[in-house]
Amino acid sequence: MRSVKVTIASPFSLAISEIAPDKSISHRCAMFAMLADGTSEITNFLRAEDTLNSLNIVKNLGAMVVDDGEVIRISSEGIKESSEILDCGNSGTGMRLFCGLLSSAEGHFVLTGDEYLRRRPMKRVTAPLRDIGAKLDGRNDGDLAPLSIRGASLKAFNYESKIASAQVKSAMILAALRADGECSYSEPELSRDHTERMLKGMGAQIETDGLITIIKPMKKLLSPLKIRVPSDPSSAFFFAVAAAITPGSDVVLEGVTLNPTRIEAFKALERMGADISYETTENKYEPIGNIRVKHSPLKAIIVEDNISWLIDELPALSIAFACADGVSVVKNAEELRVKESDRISTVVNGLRACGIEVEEVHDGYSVKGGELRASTIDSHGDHRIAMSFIIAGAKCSMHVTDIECINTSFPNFFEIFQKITKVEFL
Ligand SMILES: O=C(O)C1=C[C@@H](OP(=O)(O)O)[C@@H](O)[C@H](O)C1
Ligand SMILES: C=C(OP(=O)(O)O)C(=O)O
Repeated sequence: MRSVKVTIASPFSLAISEIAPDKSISHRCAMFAMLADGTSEITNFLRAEDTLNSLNIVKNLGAMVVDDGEVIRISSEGIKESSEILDCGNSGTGMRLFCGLLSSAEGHFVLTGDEYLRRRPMKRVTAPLRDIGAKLDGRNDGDLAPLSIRGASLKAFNYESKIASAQVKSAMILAALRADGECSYSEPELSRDHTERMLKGMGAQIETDGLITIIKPMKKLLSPLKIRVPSDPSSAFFFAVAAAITPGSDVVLEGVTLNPTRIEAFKALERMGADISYETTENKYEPIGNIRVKHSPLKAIIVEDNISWLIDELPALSIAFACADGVSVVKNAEELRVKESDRISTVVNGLRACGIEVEEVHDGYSVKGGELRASTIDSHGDHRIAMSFIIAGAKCSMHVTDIECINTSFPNFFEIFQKITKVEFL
């Protein structure tokens, strides 16, 4: 297991153009290309473990994938049964969206993942899919992978989801495209909407009315995607926090998606007092542009609304809480408990180990800003936990163990982080 020691950062000023491409959009590019009539062309696809696993699954399902190192071209003549077990690795997005895509495909499919993914709940997709006729199974009555899927005819549905989850919504939208009539899906708060935007861009008949999405089944194949994947705001956010907590620092994060369902963590950091500005440079499928973050003294905030818009960034935001004046509170965030690790415990235990006063409740935690002290933190195999505590190292020199997981979402993280401070691999 590799680990890393990080040294306290001096003030830095830089523009970063090489933030990892967006993970959510890259998964969708690979999968949605299978619904198109013609060749999809994807540039800046995220070449990280999670999304390369999805691309590999798409190949196993019969798609032609030609990668010239710059553009990935995907063409498909429909989903074909595979003799391979389809391995989603560490990715909840991969597994849940493939459940939706495969539940109407002809044949039998087996989805699995690594030890962490095999512990994460899948009933949130298998149950509503079963209700409309899908044949899915797994341990604990379809809750735990490996999952087996036998494609079936799907009935039209009106589904009211109790959780704001883009993975559940996307799985159901993919199923709806092959159902026997118009479907509707509603959620308690709007979750990220890349699936709706991208499929609509490809010609699917999808309408959004507030929290309700109406989907008409596909009458014909969709138009191929022509897309350059923007940078991932949840990866960019680590450097936003590094700048916000390091006096005198200034960072420009280039080419990031500015989709409002994805930049709520930047808005939270702004509420804390960081000096943040946004510049939109293009708009295809979604607004894309640059985010500039300058250090300013930080104060505590409460985070309780639109939690799904910043769920992936909460571990990194918690490092900013630890450096702020006052007690910050996170509520309504029990979804954190079913990510790659139980992120409420991993954040709380990690901050405590750094000498910060923290209180844990079932759906969140509070953090009293203070003096972070040098510590050794185990990532528990969770990429967001590893990168968050490495960023904390900019403030107090930190030793983080089990760092291989960073390759699931941000393989060039250290190349960039080394521009900010000294990093020593052990
Ligand atoms: O749809 C997606 O691409 C994602 C949705 C979110 O999960 P939930 O749908 O479980 O909220 C997020 O945490 C994950 O990193 C990516
Ligand atoms: C939760 C995450 O991803 P997934 O659910 O796809 O594993 C994440 O990247 O923080």
